[in-house]
Amino acid sequence: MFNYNTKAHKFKFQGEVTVPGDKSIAHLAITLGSLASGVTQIGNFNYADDLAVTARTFQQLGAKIHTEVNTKAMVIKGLDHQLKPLDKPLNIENVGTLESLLLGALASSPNQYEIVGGDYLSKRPNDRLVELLQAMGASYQTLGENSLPAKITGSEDLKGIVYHQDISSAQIKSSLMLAGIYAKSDTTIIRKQATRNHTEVLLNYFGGDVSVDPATIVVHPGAHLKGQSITIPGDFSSAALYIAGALLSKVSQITLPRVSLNSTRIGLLNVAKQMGAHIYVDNRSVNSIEPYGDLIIKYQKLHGTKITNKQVPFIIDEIPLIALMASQASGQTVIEGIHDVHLQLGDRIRNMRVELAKLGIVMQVNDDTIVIEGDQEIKVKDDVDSHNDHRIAMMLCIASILTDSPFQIKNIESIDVSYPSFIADMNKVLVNK
Ligand SMILES: O=C(O)C1=C[C@@H](OP(=O)(O)O)[C@@H](O)[C@H](O)C1
Ligand SMILES: C=C(OP(=O)(O)O)C(=O)O
Repeated sequence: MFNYNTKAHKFKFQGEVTVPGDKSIAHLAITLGSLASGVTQIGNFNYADDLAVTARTFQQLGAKIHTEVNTKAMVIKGLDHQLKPLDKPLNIENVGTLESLLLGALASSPNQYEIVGGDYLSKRPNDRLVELLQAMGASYQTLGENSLPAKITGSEDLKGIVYHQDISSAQIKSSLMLAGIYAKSDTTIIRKQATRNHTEVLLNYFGGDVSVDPATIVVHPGAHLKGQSITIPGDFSSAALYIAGALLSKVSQITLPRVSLNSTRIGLLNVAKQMGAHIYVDNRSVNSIEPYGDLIIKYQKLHGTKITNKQVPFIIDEIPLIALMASQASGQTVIEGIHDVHLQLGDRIRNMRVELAKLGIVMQVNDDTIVIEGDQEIKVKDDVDSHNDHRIAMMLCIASILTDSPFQIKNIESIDVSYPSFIADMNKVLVNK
């Protein structure tokens, strides 16, 4: 439970906050470091719950993983693709990205693995990914209904496929790319839309052979992955909380040092600019392989905007925050092309709509579009629930700053999935006006 009992709208965001390292890059760095030969060192690693599950999973598969005492970097002694046979199931809890990466990584191992998940992954459909991995030659036996638990037996003779993306999912793409490293022929992904590109970038950094152009991604097999050093930039999805908070709380000004500026992740910055925000970027640099910089955000009354389907993959985890921003802007905001987001986390769009309605914020949602009128006053009608979705939990924390009426957020602990110190960090930069 979480609630501010004070006059909430008396707060503004002020000062500087360093957000944890990027979760998406960290999942990949553990996966590639475990599959590679030699040692991988991951600096600015975010020891959040989801990443602990990914590290544990690859340890169970034989990777040697420890934390460097002084630097807190994660150090992995890789397996050179020799995954250990297991007689017990791998429990990946509710880590969606891990499910996709793991299925891809296991597709080329001749061992049989059983994978079990938590409530959400025992319902999340994975049939599309499974069909594609089966077409490459892996065999898959579902023990659930198009979802976990399942058994996968990979093949040392995987063949590459040509996948015309029907779902704009970075996870499906990444999974096929991991399988493709060890296939006997090229794996080609013909894009529906661009999605986050960390896998393309990191796979080449670890010695993979991936060619990328605007229309296609091709993984050429046969590469020998080698351990690397990487320093992970701040997670833009965590930074987005403060960006939204500062843009919505009068007289705020906040600095966010060393945040990822990967163009396939920072869609919320572009949306905020479309809505009238001025965002300043300082100290641009490149950390190992990913761009980063300091973001400076000042309060600005926003106006509504139209967000197109091409933008959606770049705001995929920020839609709840953008909905909150839109409800406080002047005029109408329309977000198009959200169909694929309904597949996430037991329907994140539905859950955010239901919970924001308890705060008096309404929106029209259909299969592919969200319409949100602006200048909606927050009127607390009931306590809210995160539905165990960390992004919804943290968006509701930001909403609580914008009203005088206290409310409780049930299942607030879900924030530990990506940002365990969020409430402590936020309290440091929330000051009286
Ligand atoms: O590749 C990744 O690390 C992720 C891809 C996205 O999922 P989808 O591929 O399902 O859109 C995103 O929502 C998730 O938080 C992380
Ligand atoms: C959807 C998310 O991740 P995952 O798919 O790994 O649960 C997220 O972090 O918002």
